[in-house]
Parts: sequence; C-alpha cells; structure tokens
Amino acid sequence: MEKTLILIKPDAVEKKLIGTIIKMYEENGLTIEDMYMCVPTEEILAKHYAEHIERDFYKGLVEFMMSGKIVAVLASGENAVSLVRKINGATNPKKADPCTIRYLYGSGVQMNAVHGSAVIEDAIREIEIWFGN
Ligand SMILES: Nc1ncnc2c1ncn2[C@@H]1O[C@H](COP(=O)(O)OP(=O)(O)OP(=O)(O)O)[C@@H](O)[C@H]1O
Repeated sequence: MEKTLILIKPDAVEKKLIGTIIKMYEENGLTIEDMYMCVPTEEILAKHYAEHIERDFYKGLVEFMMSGKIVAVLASGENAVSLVRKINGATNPKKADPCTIRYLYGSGVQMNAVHGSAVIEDAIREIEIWFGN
C-alpha cells in the first residue's frame, strides 16, 4: 500500500482544525498509520524544504512552520500520494478547488493549512525525515 507524509501546519492547528482535517483524509479512504505533534526544529525543516532553501520565501516559511505546533501524519492507501494532494488542493487557497482543505481552511500561499508529499520519491524521503525507519 502506498504511503505519504502529511503535515498539518501551525495555522490549521491554531484554528483547532486537526480533527476536521484528519476526518477528511479518512473519509476519502486513507488510513492514518502514525501521527505526532511537535514544534519543528530549523534542522528538520531545512531537510524537509531542502528544494526551497534558495527561494526568497524560505526564511518566512521556516519562521511560520516554527511558530506553533504542527501534526506530522503518516498515511496510507491506494494512490495515497496523489489522493492527499487532491484533497489538499492547490498551493494558493484562492486557486484551489472548492471542497479542498486549502480552499476551505487556507488563508494564503504560505498559511495553507497542510502539506502533502508531491511524488512517491518525496514521500519516501519525507517519511524518513519525520518518522525515521
Ligand atoms: N510564493 C510563496 N510565498 C510564500 N510561501 C510559499 C510560496 N510558495 C510556496 N510557499 C510555501 O512553501 C510550501 C511549499 O511550496 P511548494 O511549491 O512545494 O508547494 P506545494 O507542493 O503545494 O506545498 P506542500 O509541499 O507544502 O504540499 C507551500 O505549501 C507554502 O506554504
């Protein structure tokens, strides 16, 4: 069964949306295999967002991600990676399809409530970062 990594970001935790968001994944057929809360360190975020380190939004993104608790979620299911991306919606909540998490609960390009691995290779790498072996 395919696995993927979800992060419920600090904006969504602050808005008390953990249960609502987890329910949306479960109702769409995904299984929650493991999860925990933490305030992420700069080190783990540097690994997770390695592809964005040179971008001008990187510093602000890391500050936002460290601004409160997040929930790291290991989910599984058929086509879990693409299914989670579909449930999450486009990066920019204003461009996301209605009924997606980001459309419903995102408040901007940065504060967009959730992260989901983009492709299977990223999922493997990100699961290793957040959950180890
Ligand atoms: N222009 C931007 N300004 C501020 N933050 C941004 C911008 N672009 C992306 N981000 C932040 O960086 C994250 C990763 O960007 P990416 O382009 O990989 O988007 P994504 O694949 O839709 O999101 P994610 O990887 O979190 O699921 C986004 O979810 C968002 O929080």
